[in-house]
Amino acid sequence: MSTSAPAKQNPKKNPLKSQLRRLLHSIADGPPYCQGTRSLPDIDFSLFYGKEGNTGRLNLSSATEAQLQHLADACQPATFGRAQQNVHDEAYRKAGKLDRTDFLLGFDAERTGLVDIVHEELLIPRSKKKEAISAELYKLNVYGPGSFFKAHVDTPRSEAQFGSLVIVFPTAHEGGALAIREHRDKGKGDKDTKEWTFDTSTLLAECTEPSIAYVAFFSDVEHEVLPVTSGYRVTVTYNLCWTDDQEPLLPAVTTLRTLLDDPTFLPDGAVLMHGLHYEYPLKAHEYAEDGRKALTDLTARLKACDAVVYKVAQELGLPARLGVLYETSSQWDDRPEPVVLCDRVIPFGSKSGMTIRCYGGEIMYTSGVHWITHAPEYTREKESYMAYGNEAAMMTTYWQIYLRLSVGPHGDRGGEPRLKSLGKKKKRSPGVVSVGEGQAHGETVLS
Ligand SMILES: O=C(O)CCC(=O)C(=O)O
Ligand SMILES: [Fe+2]
Repeated sequence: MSTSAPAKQNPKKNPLKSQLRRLLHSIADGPPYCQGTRSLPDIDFSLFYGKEGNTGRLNLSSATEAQLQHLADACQPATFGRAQQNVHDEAYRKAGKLDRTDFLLGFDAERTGLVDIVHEELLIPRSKKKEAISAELYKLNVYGPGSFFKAHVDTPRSEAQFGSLVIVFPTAHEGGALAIREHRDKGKGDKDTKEWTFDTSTLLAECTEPSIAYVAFFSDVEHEVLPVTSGYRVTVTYNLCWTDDQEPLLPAVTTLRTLLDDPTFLPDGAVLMHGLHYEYPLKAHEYAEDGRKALTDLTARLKACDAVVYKVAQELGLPARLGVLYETSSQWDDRPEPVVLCDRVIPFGSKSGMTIRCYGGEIMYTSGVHWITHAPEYTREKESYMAYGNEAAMMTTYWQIYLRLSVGPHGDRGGEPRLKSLGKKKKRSPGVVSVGEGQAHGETVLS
């Protein structure tokens, strides 16, 4: 065994970078799911099902193949949501379902303590409050041989819904693993895909006591049920919801609050930039005010961690604005700025500082800012857009949108940052500290 100590990092070397990394991790924390198995008393496996005239009863820990076949026959084909409609398409989803009104089950997610477990494993440290979530029984599904559900995200059935909980019963089956995938933007147009597999047939086969397997995940995370190769995979799904209007206490609030209280963290204040993690389609606007409104309206539609950063800023009283990052085609002004943040969406082709100003665009400089997420990637005029000729300006497309947070000096964090060092070092533009999965482009020019 090696006895050599690991090389010591000098924490003083770049404390700002590690502070910002802490902030980034508190924004997008942990895997988007939790899973496990749990042994249960016999009564929890009792299932009564069916419609009048065709009912059945079985124990899901000891059901025979004939009983499971009867249950499968009592089901209706499972549908899924496509363009605001429930559709049945066996190329996409092949499974049977029973609505809540057509079955009674001994198992109850709240009573068994599973909701508390999900709360601990999936949400903490995202939320501190217990009793903050509830699990609402949604459906029973039977995946017989050859059944599957292709990659999808779950349609939220209310604003309060944030996740799904799937319980898999110990009926004999092979295949039917659940794959969960997260696609993260690495910056520069690259995506990084992480995949986790929840193989229930193997997990349940390893249990010595009658047990269920559970998995809970955020509704907007892509997931897929791989084909069942033999037997019957029986599940119940629950919608996981916030139970009250109280906002969950976000770890990013705590982390950023702690940093803001620390006099060594950006003592003169600074501008922090968060590249939005998700994509949002926006039209290019011919009229300046429309282009600006498109961005202010977007603040209400931000998703997941993007909404978290915006809410954190609001909660801590830090001015926060969305902007589109543009590459400037020529040098203009007295400042060499390769990219600028503009407070509105303007037509393609209008990317020099002059034309941005003609559209009434307010330009926010990017020298000396700190990038919380990946370093800048700017909205380019892509050749493919030109194919639309003079329609291009009307096109709806995805833009590189950034959230700009203004942090005042220590003691006045809601105020204006002191940008005194900017002038001195402006030639080193763009000065950035990048802690995302992207790359550091240089040094900070602030603090
Ligand atoms: O059965 C599973 O593991 C997942 C089911 C699912 O994704 C759904 O019902 O939306
Ligand atoms: Fe799903």
